[in-house]
Amino acid sequence: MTPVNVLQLDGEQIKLAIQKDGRLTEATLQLLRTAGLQFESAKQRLFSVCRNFPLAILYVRDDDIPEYVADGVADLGIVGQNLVREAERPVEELLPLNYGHCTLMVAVPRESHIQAVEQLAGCKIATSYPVTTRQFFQERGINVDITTISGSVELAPTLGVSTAIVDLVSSGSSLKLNDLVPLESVLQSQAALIANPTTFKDEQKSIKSIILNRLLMRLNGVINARSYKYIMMNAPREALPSIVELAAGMHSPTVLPTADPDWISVHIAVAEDVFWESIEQLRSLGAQGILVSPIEKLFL
Ligand SMILES: Nc1ncnc2c1ncn2[C@@H]1O[C@H](COP(=O)(O)OP(=O)(O)OP(=O)(O)O)[C@@H](O)[C@H]1O
Ligand SMILES: O=P(O)(O)OC[C@H]1O[C@H](OP(=O)(O)OP(=O)(O)O)[C@H](O)[C@@H]1O
Ligand SMILES: [Mg+2]
Repeated sequence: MTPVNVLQLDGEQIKLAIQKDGRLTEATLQLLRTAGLQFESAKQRLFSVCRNFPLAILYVRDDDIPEYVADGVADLGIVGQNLVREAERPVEELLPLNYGHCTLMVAVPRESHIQAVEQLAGCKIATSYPVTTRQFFQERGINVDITTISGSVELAPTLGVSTAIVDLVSSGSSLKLNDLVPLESVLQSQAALIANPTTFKDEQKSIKSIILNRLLMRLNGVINARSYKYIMMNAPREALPSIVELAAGMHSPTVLPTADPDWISVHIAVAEDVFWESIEQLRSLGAQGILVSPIEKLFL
């Protein structure tokens, strides 16, 4: 394997564009740092060069990221899938990152009593996502008049600008504050790593591809770790086959003997989204002394 310092000597590095200051910034910096990358903070900077990895980080406005990646100004970007879809630029999504979750949603004033998007035919819709909104209504065969607004979209119905809005929703508190109710989801979104479609395809074994694969391995290690918990327990020996099923997706669990020959100590990794159900099942299988730990990195 080519050591990283040899790659640096070659002077080759990849450029990653991330949001300079916004909802994705902190989580993105944390992801990169947890993946072992060392770099100076974004404040007052246009870019940072990692000290221990051939990567430059460009701090830009998130709306510009799909464009920069498509044009090759940056090789990679981390941005919401909502913006990738809206930009309609040829970029490749490499990895969903499991943060920045939100939904692009059609919403109407509570008192409007509109209950289905079909009732919006002929109406004005305010949004910062005109492309995605147009596609949504076109696919549904509903003719609407789209008004593009860059912010505070939730105010549009109160100001008489539109009958409905299409905007991002996460907790739903902005809708509630503005007396709006959700009608239908247009798009589910989360932050994702995107790539220029040609940078890494020219030569499979190019230095940039090697760097990308190393970065992907690191990011996957962090993302996987966040979605699993490490569980250690003592259990009756006969419960082992059922416990193995709970560890689906991972290789065979570690099984250790205990002082009691009828009991074993078992170590498994369990997916976060079925964590509590798994604990309930383990307890019903007779497991005791169940000890749960976070995982720092996980390479599946
Ligand atoms: N309420 C939310 N909860 C979770 N994620 C969100 C929310 N709003 C937006 N996002 C995600 O975070 C990304 C960045 O949002 P942010 O508000 O920082 O950017 P922006 O609205 O484009 O910036 P600006 O407010 O400067 O125009 C969005 O593109 C979306 O993917
Ligand atoms: O469902 P919620 O948790 O309330 O989040 C939704 C709000 O978050 C986003 O705006 P943001 O706060 O980013 O402000 P912005 O319009 O300046 O981007 C979005 O445009 C909504 O207004
Ligand atoms: Mg915003």
